[in-house]
Amino acid sequence: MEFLKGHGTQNDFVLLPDPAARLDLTPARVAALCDRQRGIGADGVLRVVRAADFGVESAGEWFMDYRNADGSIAEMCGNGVRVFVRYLVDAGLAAGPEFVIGTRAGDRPVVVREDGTVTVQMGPATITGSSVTMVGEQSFSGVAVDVGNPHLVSFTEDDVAGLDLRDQPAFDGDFFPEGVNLEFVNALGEGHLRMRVYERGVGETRACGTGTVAVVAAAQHLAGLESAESVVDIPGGRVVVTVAPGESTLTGPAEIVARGELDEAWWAANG
Ligand SMILES: N[C@H](CCC[C@H](N)C(=O)O)C(=O)O
Repeated sequence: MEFLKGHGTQNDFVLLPDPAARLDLTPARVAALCDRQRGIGADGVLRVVRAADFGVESAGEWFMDYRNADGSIAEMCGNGVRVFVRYLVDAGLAAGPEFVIGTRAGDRPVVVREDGTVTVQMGPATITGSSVTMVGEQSFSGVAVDVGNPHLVSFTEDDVAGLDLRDQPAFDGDFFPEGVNLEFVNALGEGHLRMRVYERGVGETRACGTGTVAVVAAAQHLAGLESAESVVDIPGGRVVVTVAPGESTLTGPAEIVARGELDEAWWAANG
């Protein structure tokens, strides 16, 4: 069974082509695939299914069935969509530089740019309130943002590089009953942010596409601006985000690293 490995600003994924949606992709298999010792190793899995075969409505032919490394399902993955698009274009499965990808958060129009980067229409980034999080003994007051998936964005004057994100920061489970992605941000100047993230269902990752949209939306909200464009530096690289009322975009790189064959016995034993 074919698999590919790819990443978007070092947020890495196992990609499983499954056009007829026949794979029995259990949470246990996802967790095993993402395990960096007993599996391939990744932050998540991108299963490539035809929307029609997956029983979902989409203006696009292809649906991204995204799973977090712990096996949980999330509504959307911004870095994952770019890698998904790179695969479709390289495999000759997508016509032209502009098309639509189906996701659990809805359809996402994409554009493959001349320089190889991918721009994703990320939909609305909606401020849903404020809440708190704790990293060790340090507490932060954050801005809650819905980008199709939940985020809590905390700005700090201290260099985010100094935060110890080895453990899950505490958060308000009543405010975020489905869990939350936690971003910690330095404002570096007009239209320039630096971010680290502890992702729901994964842990700290080197990048989070929906998270970069959330942090720009939070910065715009706090500045009382109608719209914003920002470069966001994450440990895995740099993306460009725009946020306006009811819409947002994410632009960044996407790389396919490897192609291979999953061992059938391994697949059967890890279900
Ligand atoms: N962990 C996230 C999904 C992946 C988001 C991230 N990898 C991205 O690029 O947007 C969640 O549970 O909502």
